[in-house]
Amino acid sequence: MQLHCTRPGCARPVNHFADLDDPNILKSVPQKFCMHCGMPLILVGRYLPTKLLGQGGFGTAFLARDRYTPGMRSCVVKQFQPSGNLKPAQLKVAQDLFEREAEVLEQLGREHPQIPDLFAFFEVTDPNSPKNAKFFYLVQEYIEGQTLEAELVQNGRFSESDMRNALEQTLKILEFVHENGSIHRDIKPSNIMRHQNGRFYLLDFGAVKFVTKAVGNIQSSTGIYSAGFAPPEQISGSQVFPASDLYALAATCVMLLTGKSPQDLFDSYNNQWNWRKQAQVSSQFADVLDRMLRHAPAERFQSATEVLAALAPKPTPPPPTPPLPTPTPQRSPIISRFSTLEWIGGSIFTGFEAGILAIAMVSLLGTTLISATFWLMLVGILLLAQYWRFIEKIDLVILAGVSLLTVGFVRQLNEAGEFVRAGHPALNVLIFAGLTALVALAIGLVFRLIFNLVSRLL
Ligand SMILES: Nc1ncnc2c1ncn2[C@@H]1O[C@H](COP(=O)(O)OP(=O)(O)OP(=O)(O)O)[C@@H](O)[C@H]1O
Repeated sequence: MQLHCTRPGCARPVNHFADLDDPNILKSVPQKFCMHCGMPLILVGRYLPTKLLGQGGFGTAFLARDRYTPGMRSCVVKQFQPSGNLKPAQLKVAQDLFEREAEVLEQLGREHPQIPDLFAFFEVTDPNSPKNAKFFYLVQEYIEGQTLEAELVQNGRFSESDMRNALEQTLKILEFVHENGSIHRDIKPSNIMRHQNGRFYLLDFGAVKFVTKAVGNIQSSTGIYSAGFAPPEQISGSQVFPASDLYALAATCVMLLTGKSPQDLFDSYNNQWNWRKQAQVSSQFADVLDRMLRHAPAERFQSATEVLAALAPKPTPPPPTPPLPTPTPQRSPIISRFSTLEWIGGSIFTGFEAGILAIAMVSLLGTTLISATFWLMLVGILLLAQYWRFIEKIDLVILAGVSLLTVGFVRQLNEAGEFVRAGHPALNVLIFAGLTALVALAIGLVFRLIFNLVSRLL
């Protein structure tokens, strides 16, 4: 089995121990030492660093195995070394800070599924160092995946939709971090990881690095940042805010969208970011990122929640409401189709015509069944013609006049009308037709009255 020495600067840190391939020896061996520098390799007797994961400005990350777990769980051991030769009082401050920050990390990791769990934190004194140098270690959950920086190298620039997904997930993590009173301080592509299951994780809270740098000047955040990503207030050593993390997150996004480093995208002469032309993104998305990148923290979004709201698709205006359907008439179509005046006119016309036709039919065919049938048919046709409005208004007057003249002055058609006043057949026809018109009017009005009553009751 291979074990990696954690002493900074060890010239030959990789050690091989064949006996550790036996699980029984692996579990029971008290300690192993670096064959080159003599540094104890099994940290606090439990964690076995097997491989170097990366070396940052503040310390080193190792892939390790936890020999106290049944499956020899994989974990990440991060080592921080306080800078310089510390006086005992400074070392005490560093120890206290480290402990406090580790507690915060433990709580964040326990409560949020996308922050690696903190398994342990401890210090190791270098036995071979004349000044008894101290190293601080954090042991945390190993996330199987790739950092966004590694993805950029491997797959090239991010698409807008992929970037949005990563950004939104990271903002949700930051929302939680900020609500818990913490600030990450070191957001950048190498500190966001995409797990194989697609979830994004936020790594490497800068607060712990702060311990390594801040001894003797614990009020300042000077130096605890990554160039290009950190906002101006952090670079100048002023107070940091949730908006400081938002700035670094937006700088991360523009790097991933353009494939260029922040230094290449920031115009320091004009103090502005020039990235939009180098990425293919919607103006809404670009506007959000630009606001996160404003110089003054007060001009940025003030919280991750605000950014998430700005990213959310704007609700599309509701389609114009269609005009209300005209209510289906509750009453008889005949009543709604014809006004009272039309009813009266129609009744008079129908009665009048029925009288004229009766005279004509009786004159031509006598009082026979055939004449009655013809009469009924003709009256029916007249009624339908009015109902369908083939004849209406002035047509009624014209038709009545034409039929009166025809029947009144054609002898064969008005013989039956001679029974009232001999010698004036046209007048007889008019009187008879007028009477039938009155009867029809009376019937029509009664009919309409009944209809009105029934429709109101229904
Ligand atoms: N919890 C983790 N799970 C899996 N891999 C991790 C984890 N933490 C760190 N790594 C890997 O280790 C690498 C080194 O991490 P580390 O935090 O030491 O350095 P960095 O973030 O690249 O640099 P700096 O320390 O300057 O911020 C990361 O890039 C990542 O690939």
